[in-house]
Amino acid sequence: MGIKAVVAGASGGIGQPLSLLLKTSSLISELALYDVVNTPGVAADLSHISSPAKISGYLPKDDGAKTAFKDADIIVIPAGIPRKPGMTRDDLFNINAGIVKGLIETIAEVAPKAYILIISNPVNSTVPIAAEVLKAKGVFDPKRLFGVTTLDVVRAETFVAEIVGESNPQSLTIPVIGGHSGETIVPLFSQAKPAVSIPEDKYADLVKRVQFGGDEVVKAKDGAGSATLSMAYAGFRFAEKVLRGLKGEEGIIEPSFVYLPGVAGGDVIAKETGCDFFSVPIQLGTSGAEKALNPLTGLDENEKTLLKACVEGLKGNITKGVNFAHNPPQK
Ligand SMILES: NC(=O)C1=CN([C@@H]2O[C@H](COP(=O)(O)OP(=O)(O)OC[C@H]3O[C@@H](n4cnc5c(N)ncnc54)[C@H](O)[C@@H]3O)[C@@H](O)[C@H]2O)C=CC1
Ligand SMILES: O=C([O-])CC(=O)C(=O)O
Repeated sequence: MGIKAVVAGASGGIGQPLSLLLKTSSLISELALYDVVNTPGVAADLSHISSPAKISGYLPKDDGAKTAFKDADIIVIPAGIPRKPGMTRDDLFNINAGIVKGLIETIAEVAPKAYILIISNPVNSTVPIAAEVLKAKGVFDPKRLFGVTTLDVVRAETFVAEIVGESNPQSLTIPVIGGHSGETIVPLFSQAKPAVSIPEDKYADLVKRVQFGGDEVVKAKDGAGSATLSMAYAGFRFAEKVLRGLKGEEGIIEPSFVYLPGVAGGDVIAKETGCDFFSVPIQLGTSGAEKALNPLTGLDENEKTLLKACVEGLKGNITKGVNFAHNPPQK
């Protein structure tokens, strides 16, 4: 079976390197690039790469979004504005909420079976918006909708490796749960595999660095945007895992921000946290998010405190997204 992948927001800081990585993947046979600007050029450039994926670029004119998305198997969405110093992810809501809503409406119409991976911030709200739009159109399958939180996992691997002296950060598996902004990000070092020992005097700073790693990049870029290259890596890593699961590979697990009541095993986590949307380790398989693995048993005292702060912030972000989907501001 050939796989058609789409990047929406393909000309941007994340979109371009993400499209490059997807173009090189042997799992993809067709790659469609959609953006409101520059996709013909990005597509022409990538088309010279001698990998199998057939590439095409679309702009809004001539129903470009519909043609790009039509019958896609997987759609990755990094469309929307990024932060500047001094902004929170929630400050992006007013613009990005409408962008994501519009894209999902088109997807619901022309690619209702697509696996949708949302990168656009604030993820804590844009994923609930997407779910509500898909529900309203009668095509919501919670196993196919993912908020991409992989960058938090990638950061946790990197920063923990620095502290424990592990030369290959990728050999570490560290669950990061909750949401994708500040205190809603909860790294679970106690569940690292192989086990790691974080010196007590380094724990608080390490947690903060994972939670606010995005700010570190925003500050360093000094007005020129937020993480793009590390996000492209993280988005590609997650997309490949979804595709490998679809192809029948077993044992693939990666945290993602999903609608818990719709994923096997998710109900109990939703009850315990009071949040219907939450990032937890997800077992990926031939139908997408096959199982939510419960990370809440065995949290240590520090992690219980982090979880409390996470849930307080996350609930409001989710409600804001749901409300927007039902009552978008009139233009
Ligand atoms: N989930 C995560 O871990 C992360 C999320 N992000 C988020 O990803 C988003 C994109 O970031 P960047 O690529 O740095 O921004 P960017 O501004 O470089 O690129 C965004 C692209 O989206 C396009 N776009 C705008 N409206 C569109 C529409 N209606 N349809 C299609 N394309 C549209 C723009 O033309 C632009 O090319 C931001 O919201 C950012 O906050 C960034 C890093 C990590
Ligand atoms: O910080 C930002 O705005 C972009 C982002 O989500 C991240 O780097 O984690």
